Amino acid sequence: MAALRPFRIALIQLGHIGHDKSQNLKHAQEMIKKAASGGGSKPPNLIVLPECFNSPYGHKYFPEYAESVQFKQGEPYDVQSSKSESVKILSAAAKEHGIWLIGGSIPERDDRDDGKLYNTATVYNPNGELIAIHRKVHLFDIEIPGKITFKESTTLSGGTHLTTFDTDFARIGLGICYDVRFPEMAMIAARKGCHAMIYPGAFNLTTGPLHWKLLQQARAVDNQIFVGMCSPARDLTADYHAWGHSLVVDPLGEVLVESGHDEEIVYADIDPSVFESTRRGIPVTTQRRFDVYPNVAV
Ligand SMILES: O=C(O)CCC(=O)C(=O)O
Repeated sequence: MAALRPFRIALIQLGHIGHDKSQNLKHAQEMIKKAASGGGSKPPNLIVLPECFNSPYGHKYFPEYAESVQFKQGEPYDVQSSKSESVKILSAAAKEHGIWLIGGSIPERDDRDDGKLYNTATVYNPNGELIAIHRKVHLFDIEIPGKITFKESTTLSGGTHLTTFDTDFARIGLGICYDVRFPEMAMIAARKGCHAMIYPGAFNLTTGPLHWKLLQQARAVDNQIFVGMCSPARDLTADYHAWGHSLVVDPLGEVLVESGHDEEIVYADIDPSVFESTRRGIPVTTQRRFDVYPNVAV
C-alpha cells in the first residue's frame, strides 16, 4: 500500500468549455502545461481537471460527445490504439510533464455493453499509462422547484465500482461530484487506507453555496483524510452555471486553498504530519465500535 509522503496538488478550474471538443481539449492541454510549471513555485505531483471538461455539461450533450475508452480493470491498456481522443491527449500530457493526472471526467460510451453512457474520470501515471477509471456511481438527478432540475440518468448509467489507486506519494480514492454526498464512498476508501479523496465536480449556483465546502469538510473530518474537488470555471453563457470554488481541505477540515469562480489554477501542499497528528490527537480511527455497528469496509 502506498505510504503518505509530502506532495503538491494542482486543481485546474478550467474555463471556456464550449461546444468545440477539439478546442476544449487544446485548452485543457495548455492549462495542464501551465499547472505543471508550478505557477512560480514547486511543480505539482498531481494535477486534476474538472468534471465534464471536454463537453458542455448536460444530459443532452453526452451521447454526442461520448468516447469509447474500453478500459479493463487489472489489464494493461494500450493508449496508442485507444479510440478515445481525450485519453490519448491526457496520456501524452501526463507523460510529457511527468505528473500524475486525474483527467476530470468525460462522457464515455461502452460499446461492449449496448453503448451505455457514463460520466467517467480517467487517471494517468507519469509514464502516461491509463491506470484507473472511475464511472460516476451516483447520478445527479435532482429537482429543487424554481431553482434547478437536472437528470443525468436521462442518458447516463451509474458506475458499479468504487475506485482507489496508489501513487508514489499516497493512496487516493476517486469520486465524481454528486458522489461526494454519499459518505459511504469516502468512508470505505479511508478504511481501505486512502489518504485523500479527489472529486472532479461541478456544483451549481443553488447547491454550491449551500453544500460544496460543507460536504468536503464533512468527508475530511469524518474520515480524517484530505479532500479535494475541482470545478470548471463559472460561465454564465453556458447552459449549466458551475459554482467554481475548487477546494482542498485537510483532515482537520481546514481549507488549504480555495479558488474564486473564474478560470484559475490553485495549488495545495499536502503535509503528512497533519494527517498523522490529526489521527493521533483525535483517535476516532482506532475507537470505532464495530461490536455495535458493522465495519462497512469489509
Ligand atoms: O450535489 C450537488 O449539489 C451537485 C452535483 C452535481 O452538480 C453533479 O453531480 O454534477
